[in-house]
Amino acid sequence: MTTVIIEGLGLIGGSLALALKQEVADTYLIGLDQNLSSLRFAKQAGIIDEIGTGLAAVAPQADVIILATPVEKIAASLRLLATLTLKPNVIITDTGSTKQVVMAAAAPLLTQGVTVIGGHPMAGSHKSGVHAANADLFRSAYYFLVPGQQTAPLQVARLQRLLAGTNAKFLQVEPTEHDHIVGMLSHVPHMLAATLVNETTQQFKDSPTALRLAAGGFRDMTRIASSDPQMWADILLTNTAPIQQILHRYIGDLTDLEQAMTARDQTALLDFFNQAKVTRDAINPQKAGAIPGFFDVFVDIPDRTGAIAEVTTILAQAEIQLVNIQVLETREELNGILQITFASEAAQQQAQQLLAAQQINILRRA
Ligand SMILES: NC(=O)C1=CN([C@@H]2O[C@H](COP(=O)(O)OP(=O)(O)OC[C@H]3O[C@@H](n4cnc5c(N)ncnc54)[C@H](O)[C@@H]3O)[C@@H](O)[C@H]2O)C=CC1
Ligand SMILES: O=C(O)C(=O)Cc1ccc(O)cc1
Repeated sequence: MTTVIIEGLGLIGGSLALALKQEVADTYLIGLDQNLSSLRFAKQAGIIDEIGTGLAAVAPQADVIILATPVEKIAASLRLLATLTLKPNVIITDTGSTKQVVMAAAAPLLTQGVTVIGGHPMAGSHKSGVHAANADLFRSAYYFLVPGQQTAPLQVARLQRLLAGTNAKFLQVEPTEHDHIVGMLSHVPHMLAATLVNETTQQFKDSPTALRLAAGGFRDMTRIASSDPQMWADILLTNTAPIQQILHRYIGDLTDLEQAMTARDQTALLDFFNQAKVTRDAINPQKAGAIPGFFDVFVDIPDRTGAIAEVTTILAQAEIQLVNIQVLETREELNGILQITFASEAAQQQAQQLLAAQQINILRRA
């Protein structure tokens, strides 16, 4: 029997719990969370076996401790764990989006010889809470592991075996490198998305037309602004220096762009957008990105009853599983676009062939 404690039964903690149970049959899972209704739901749904009374009370019986709360709380729990008597072979890991602060808080435990391996699954969503948990959330996603300096490779391998049910791709990095990479690819983009939304709030109030138009590309660019505010406040407060560095470069780039425009400098403007286009076009959308490679098919949907059902029925009859389905309201008065996401390239291609054979119009999109 492996006793696993998960503190923070939200989207990530809940999804890990489900993935762990799937892989290791004799896992006994104890859940901790400040939100009692999440704990009750998790217990009722069989995501956890027991509701814990508190970290200090249950930690001594754990073989594995997973901290999946916002980052500041992860750091506080690591400091608390250093004051307790734990099982000699315990593995402590976390899921926090920043790693320097987490590993600094782990230092007293590491000094005691306790195994602490920082973790960060690069998959998730703008949704939060245990209700959004999904055993398959981490499939094919990169999963950063950040061992302590003295941590034996054997222990890292042990953690990877425990987490095998995530079907993630593990990648070892140093805390500083980690925080710079995610600052660039996740944290600053998130700040920009939230700023875009805040900047347009008043416009939406004043103009219903603006709000209607926002249903298209703007909505896609700003999806992540719906994420949990506490989680993002903690991320910025624990990755401040790397984010500041990156942000200053952005501000410089935008200032240059504005100056080129004001100076009517066609060449500079063309250079700027050309450079962006060449780089963006070279990214394979199904391989790159923080989020696992999703395989989309875009279908033209005529504006008549039953049009979407026709498409989904064809896929259901062929038993092709969908990861997600949504209507993109990008073109008012015209046909809608149905975006169907599959978990694999094989499913995507099979769906494409089946739909094309039924005269359904498949759109090409980069
Ligand atoms: N949402 C995402 O896409 C990803 C998030 N992460 C990281 O994983 C961690 C968890 O994120 P999510 O699951 O998305 O958040 P969430 O908001 O879905 O879940 C967090 C859970 O922690 C609990 N919690 C918060 N403060 C607490 C406290 N002081 N004591 C006890 N429980 C507390 C909340 O009640 C909630 O159930 C965060 O550190 C986040 O940075 C990592 C990868 C992806
Ligand atoms: O939903 C998205 O696009 C995300 O970017 C999710 C996400 C949020 C925070 C992380 O540390 C890692 C992934």
